[in-house]
Amino acid sequence: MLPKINPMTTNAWEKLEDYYFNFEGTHMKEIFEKDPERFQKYSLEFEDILVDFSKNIVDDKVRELLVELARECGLREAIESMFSGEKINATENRAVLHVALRNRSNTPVLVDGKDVMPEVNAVLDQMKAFSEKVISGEWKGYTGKAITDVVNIGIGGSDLGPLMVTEALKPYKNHLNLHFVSNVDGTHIAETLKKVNPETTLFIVASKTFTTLETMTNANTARDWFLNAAKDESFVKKHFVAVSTNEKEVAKFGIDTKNMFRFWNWVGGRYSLWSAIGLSIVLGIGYENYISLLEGAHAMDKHFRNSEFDKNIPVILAVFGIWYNNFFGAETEAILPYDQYMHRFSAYFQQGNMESNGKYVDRNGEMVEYQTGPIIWGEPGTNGQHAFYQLIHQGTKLIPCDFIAAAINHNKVGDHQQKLLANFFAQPEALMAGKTEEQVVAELKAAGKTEEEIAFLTPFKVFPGNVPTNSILVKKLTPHVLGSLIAMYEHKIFVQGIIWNIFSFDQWGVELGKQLASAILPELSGNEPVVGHDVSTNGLINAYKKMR
Ligand SMILES: O=P(O)(O)OC[C@H]1O[C@@H](O)[C@H](O)[C@@H](O)[C@@H]1O
Repeated sequence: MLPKINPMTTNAWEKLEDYYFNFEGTHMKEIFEKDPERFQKYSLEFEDILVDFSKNIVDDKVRELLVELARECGLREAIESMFSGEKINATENRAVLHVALRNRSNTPVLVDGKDVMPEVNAVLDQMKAFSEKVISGEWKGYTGKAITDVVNIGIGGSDLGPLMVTEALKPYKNHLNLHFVSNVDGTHIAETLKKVNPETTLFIVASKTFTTLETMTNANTARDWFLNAAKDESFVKKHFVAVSTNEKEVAKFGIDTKNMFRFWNWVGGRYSLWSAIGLSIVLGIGYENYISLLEGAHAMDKHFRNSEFDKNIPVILAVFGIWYNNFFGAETEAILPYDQYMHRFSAYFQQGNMESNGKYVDRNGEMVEYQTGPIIWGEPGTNGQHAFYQLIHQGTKLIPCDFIAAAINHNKVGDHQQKLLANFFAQPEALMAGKTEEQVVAELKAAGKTEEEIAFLTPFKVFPGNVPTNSILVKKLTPHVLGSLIAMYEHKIFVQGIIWNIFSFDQWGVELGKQLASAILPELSGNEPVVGHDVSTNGLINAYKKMR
């Protein structure tokens, strides 16, 4: 079981608090000036990934204390509890074993005394066989034509992972066109159905529970649209497959359970792209590439499980994050991939991080007295630079940022890559060093400005700097590297959840809205005024009834 330690009661926390007061006001520039070895000391290499932590407002003492905090909070034991299949998702009484899904060493992993690896491997075999048939054209639609388009219908963890990965790995794509429908807004399915042909489209209904309102509504609409053309219910099985843990509901929908790809309650939605939820990935990039993705994640799992904490990339990312979140009062973190293919990466980890660690109750059931999960956001560079970086450079909030880029671009177009990377290197440098008043004055003088103009303009052009960043440089965005990067962030989230003494693998916070929506739904039919809610909600519903 997981420890239940209030991090604020640890020795390390107390020391960090004291140290923070001494350390406050230290500028990273000074730290760099004092230590020419800083890059060597504060960067870690893992296969084709280099993580430079050096541009953080930390020194050796801070790092040591943060690692000590992780130890005192029982991180080592917690890692073993997760990897060995203990039911660490206590509020749902479930193990947390996305690591078993990518356990390419195939060592036994026991849940309730039973090794889960044979089942994991069997589903992988099923995904392989099915995807090969669809990709090769052997799998035929109801008029005998091969499949050209795959529509994944799912939401949250049953959508964001496959969508993010298939976008990130587009260079590995085959001829199948992939589409993702998630929103219950009819526009999403309507616009998708305009692009596809019922004779050549395969729908994957991806839902762990197979009861999610959005997914089931979209799946039913897709089936009606399909039957409108195919006319015969027996054809549904040629065009609809399911990914789920709920066999009963899948059969009820009319899907042949032979074409159901199973996973298990120990796979959390936001950690499920490694399970059969990855079927659309396998169809899009082929089984071998999907296995490389799993292998990359598995390699990171081993690094995470076995490395000393001060050499452990997810641990260092996590504890430095805690330093800003809990001692500097930073409320958000930005993830900024300098890679157009990774344009959904931040959105993916918005769910990964915020649904996992957006909790105010600790593992003792008490309200926490410290901050937990940060707000995660981001857009690909360089687009973000021309939109929101102003606030990161000169706003009033401290926003630690992760910069991610690949050295080798999949698209060799003129000098684009050098221009992209020049920005990837420049931004963390600028955020670290800033620009002093003296520098600004010298620049304005050199530009021929008058004394009066210089006096007026100078304050606006000063950059305080001292904004912490991690720079993550990978050789090339391959399936293997992407797998490692995703696993790296997953484990960072895990470490932080352990230290904050919260349960990272449930998501009770999404339930209330669902409950109220299902209560409101029947009230939206008919024209009689609604009176049973607060006056604002009544007013809005009644205004809607008049407008429609
Ligand atoms: O896969 P399902 O059961 O349809 O669930 C989809 C999503 O549903 C949401 O309610 C949950 O917050 C997510 O974690 C989950 O991924």
